[in-house]
Amino acid sequence: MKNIKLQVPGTVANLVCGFDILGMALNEPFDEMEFKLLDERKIIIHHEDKFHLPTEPEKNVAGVVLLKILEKLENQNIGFEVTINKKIKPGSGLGSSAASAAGAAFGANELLGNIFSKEELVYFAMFGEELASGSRHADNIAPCLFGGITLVKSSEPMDIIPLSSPDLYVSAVHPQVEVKTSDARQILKKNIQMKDAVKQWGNVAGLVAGILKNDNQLISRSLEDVLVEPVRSILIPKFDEVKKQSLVLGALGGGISGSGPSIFMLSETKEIAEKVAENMRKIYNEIGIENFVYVSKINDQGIRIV
Ligand SMILES: Nc1ncnc2c1ncn2[C@@H]1O[C@H](COP(=O)(O)OP(=O)(O)O)[C@@H](O)[C@H]1O
Ligand SMILES: N[C@@H](CCOP(=O)(O)O)C(=O)O
Repeated sequence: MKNIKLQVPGTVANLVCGFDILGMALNEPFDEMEFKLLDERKIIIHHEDKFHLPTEPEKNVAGVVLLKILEKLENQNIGFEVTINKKIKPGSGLGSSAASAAGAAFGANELLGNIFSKEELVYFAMFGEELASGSRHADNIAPCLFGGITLVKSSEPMDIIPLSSPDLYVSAVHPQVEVKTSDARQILKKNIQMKDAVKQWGNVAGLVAGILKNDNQLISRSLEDVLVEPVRSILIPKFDEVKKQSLVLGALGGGISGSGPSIFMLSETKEIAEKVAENMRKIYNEIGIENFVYVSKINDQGIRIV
């Protein structure tokens, strides 16, 4: 019986201005997943973590992805047994659901002898995101599978552009307040003004150019979101303070990670990133909100077989 073990990274979706299209893989936090190939059409899911996630395949993000893969492989007597040790807290805004979705697609593909392309894996994994949030967005899944920073130019048809993996440090704080991705999508404005759209696509283009040219000052100037952040940041206590103080400490910029409540900042050096993270921790400790902070380099590889 074949088996495989994976380390599946957390991800920062949106990268401030690129709602639903930009994302970045992290070295920390990550989930662990172990897969066994079965010789009957069955999906078995175990959780070794403390999050009490459903293990019925149709209610678990990893399960729905594996069901989709089985549907594609009609008439084959195979199945998958998956053990998930989740370290990326669900609802954190650090791509917890995407890690299970992308990890499931990747793990199954490895056991099947790599019969699917990475784009096909993104397609399968999007069904997991749909279960978690009601929307088939791929901005967490793509960097999880490709590594580095990715652009989802389109998901229908699938057009994913891996950009690069800048030599930058990420500080992230996860304050323990719950923001469900599905709720954080419900509150977004349905219509936007042309002047805001112009500002936003200027920022997205500037950010992509800055990443490709390794121009950190351009990255810094482009990390601005006039559409989503003003609405969602209200759900995150101390958001403005964390951002302002991080910039004073020397960070290039940052904002809400995914749909929140986590906040991330990019910095050029480990020293600055650590100071920023320490300050994030201090801000939440002062108001008695439990929090977790991470300092990580951008993960250039994505999912790793261990
Ligand atoms: N394997 C899984 N991993 C993470 N979340 C899962 C999983 N299976 C089901 N879920 C559900 O998905 C939701 C978490 O998704 P989401 O709010 O998008 O979190 P995140 O922002 O961390 O990705 C929760 O309601 C959780 O119960
Ligand atoms: N583009 C999505 C990303 C959600 O990321 P998550 O890590 O919060 O699941 C959105 O902003 O809704």
